[in-house]
Amino acid sequence: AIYNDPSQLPRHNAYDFIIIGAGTAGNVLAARLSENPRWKILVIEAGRYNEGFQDELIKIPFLGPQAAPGTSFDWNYTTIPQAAINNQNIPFPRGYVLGGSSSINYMVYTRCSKNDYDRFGEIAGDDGWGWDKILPYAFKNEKHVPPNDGHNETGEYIPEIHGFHGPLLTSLPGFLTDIDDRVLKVTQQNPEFPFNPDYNSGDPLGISWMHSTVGGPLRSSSATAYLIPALHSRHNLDLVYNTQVTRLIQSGRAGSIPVFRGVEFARSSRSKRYTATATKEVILSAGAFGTPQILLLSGIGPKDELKEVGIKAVVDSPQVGKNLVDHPLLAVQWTANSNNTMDPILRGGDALQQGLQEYHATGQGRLAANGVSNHMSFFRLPDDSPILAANGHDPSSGGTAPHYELAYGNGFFTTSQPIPQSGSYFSIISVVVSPTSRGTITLASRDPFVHPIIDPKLLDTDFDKQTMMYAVRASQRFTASQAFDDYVTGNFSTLITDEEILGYMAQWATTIKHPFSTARVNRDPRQGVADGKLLVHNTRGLRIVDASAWPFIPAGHPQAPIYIFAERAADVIKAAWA
Ligand SMILES: Cc1cc2nc3c(=O)[nH]c(=O)nc-3n(C[C@H](O)[C@H](O)[C@H](O)COP(=O)(O)OP(=O)(O)OC[C@H]3O[C@@H](n4cnc5c(N)ncnc54)[C@H](O)[C@@H]3O)c2cc1C
Repeated sequence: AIYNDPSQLPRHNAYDFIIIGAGTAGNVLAARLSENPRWKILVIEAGRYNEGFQDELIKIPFLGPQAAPGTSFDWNYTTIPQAAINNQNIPFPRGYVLGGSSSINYMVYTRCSKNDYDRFGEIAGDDGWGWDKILPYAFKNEKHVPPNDGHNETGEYIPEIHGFHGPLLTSLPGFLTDIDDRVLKVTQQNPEFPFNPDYNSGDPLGISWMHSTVGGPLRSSSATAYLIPALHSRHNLDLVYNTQVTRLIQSGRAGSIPVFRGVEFARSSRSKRYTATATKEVILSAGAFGTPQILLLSGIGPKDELKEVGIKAVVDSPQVGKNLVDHPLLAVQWTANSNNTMDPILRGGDALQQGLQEYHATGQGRLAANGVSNHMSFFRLPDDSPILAANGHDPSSGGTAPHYELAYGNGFFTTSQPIPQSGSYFSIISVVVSPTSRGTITLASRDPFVHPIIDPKLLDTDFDKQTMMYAVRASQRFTASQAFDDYVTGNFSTLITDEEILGYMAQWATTIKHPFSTARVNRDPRQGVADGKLLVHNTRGLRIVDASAWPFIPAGHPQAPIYIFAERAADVIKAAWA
C-alpha cells in the first residue's frame, strides 16, 4: 500500500525489513525482497511522489538536467566553500523523490571497469562483488530496448553483453546529431581516441556510443522500473513518502553489541515522531548524504565529533561521514558552424515550445532523447605520465579503469555557466573519474531536518587538478582533429596557457554529482563502516546498500554499478534469511 503521511501507516504492523530511502538502490531491494510473499516490507522515503507537479522534468529525457537544482525534486543541498573553485558554494543535487537520484540524473548508463568490481571484492574480502560473479546481476538489471527514433543500432553496441529481460530500460541515442559522424571519424583519424564497440564490456577505454536509462520517449528510473510495479502487484510491500527518517532506535543488545531494528520518522522538525520495528533488518539506502547523516544522528560515528553536537556515541565508528569522494566536471565550449537543435531549445522560448509540441504529438524529436551526449569516452593517463609519477601510485583500480572522461555536446553544454543568447556551439565535458581528493559530511545540528555540512573538497589535490588539465588538453587535441576542421570555428574561452586553464577550472569546475563512500565497506571497523556483507560493524540488524557503502568511487557514471550492486545485495540478504 502507498501512504503519503506516517499517521496513515497501520499500527502494530510487523515488518520483516524496513528500507530507508526509495532511491536507486532502495527500490531494487524493495522489489527483490518483496518477491518472497512471506516477508513484509516497509519503504520510508523523505521526498515526494514521482508524478504530479512539474513531472515533465523527470519524465522527458532532454529536460533531465533541469530537474535540479532548485526544484521540488531536489534536496537542494549546497557545499561549504570549495577552496579550489574560488571558494564557491556549489549546489549539490540529490533526488528528493521516489527513485531518488535515478529520477533526476542525466541517465548515462555505464557499468564502469571490471577492475572496479574486482577491487571492491578484494577490499570487501568477498569475490562475489568481483566482475565475473557480479556480471549476471548486470543482465538482471537491464532491459535494452531499441532507440526511440528507430534507427538501426547495428555496430553501435554488442548485444551479447546486454540484458534484455530486466526491469530497467536502457537504450542507445534516440536523436542523432550532426556531430555523431565527426566524433566517429576522429576515432579513425587519431590513435589517441580509438573506437570502443561497447563501453559496457568491462573495458570502457576509448569512444563508444552512449547508453541511457531511457525507454521510448521516457526516463526509466528505479521508481518506474522497480518500485511502482512491485507496489501495484504485491500486498506485502508498503511505502510511506513525504516522511523522513530522523534516527535509528536501539531495540536491544546481543551480548555487548547494540541491536538497531527500530526506526523513527517524521514529516518535519516539529511534527510528531513515529516509529516502526523490523523483525529482521533495517536497511539504509538513503544515499551518500542521507545514510551517514542518519548513522550520526543515531550515535553511530566518530565519538568526539558526535559529542560536539550533543549526541552520545553508541558505536564509535570513525569512518562515518569520511572519505567523501566525487567526480569533478569542467565543460569547455567552442563556437561552431552549425545549426544545432540543442542551443535554441536550451535558450527556451519558441524552440522549446515547438519541441514540446512535437514530443507530445509524436513522442519523437530532440526532447524525447538524452541531450547530454551521443558518445562517451574514457581514457587513461599515459603510463609514463609525470602526473602519475608525482602522485606516487595509480589511483585507478587497474588497467581498464580510466583516469578521465570526455563527452561530446552538440551545443553549449554546461552545468555551471550562463548560456550565450546567440550562436551555435560545440562542447566537450572533462571529468576526473579516478580522483584522489577526499572530503567529509558532518552534522551541523542534531536536528535531522537541518542539512549536514557537505565538503567534497573538489579538485583539492594536485593529481585531480593536473588530470583535469590533461583532460582539457586532450579535448583541445580532439577538437583540432581533421573531422572538425569545417565545423569548429573558434574558441569560446581563451585556454592556451596552463595558468589560463587553471583559472578557468577555478571559475567553472563543478560536481558531476556522484558522491560516494561516506559509510564505506572495509573489513576493519577502524577503516570502514560496514563489512563485506554490508552489515554495519559492531551493530546487529543494520545493513547499508547505496553509494555510501562503496569502498571507493567507480571510474564512470555510477548508477549502473549501484543498480548491479543492489541486485546482488538483495541476494546476499535473501541468503542470510533463507
Ligand atoms: C543531477 C544528477 C545527475 C546525475 N547523472 C548521472 C548519470 O547521468 N549517470 C549516472 O550513472 N549517475 C548519475 N548521477 C549519480 C547517480 O544518480 C547516483 O550516484 C545514484 O542514483 C545514487 O544512488 P543511491 O541509491 O546511493 O542514492 P539515491 O538514489 O539518491 O537514493 C537515496 C534516497 O534516500 C532518500 N533519503 C535520504 N535521506 C532520507 C531520510 N532521512 N529518510 C528517508 N529517506 C531519505 C532520498 O530522498 C532518496 O530518495 C547523477 C546524480 C545527480 C543528482
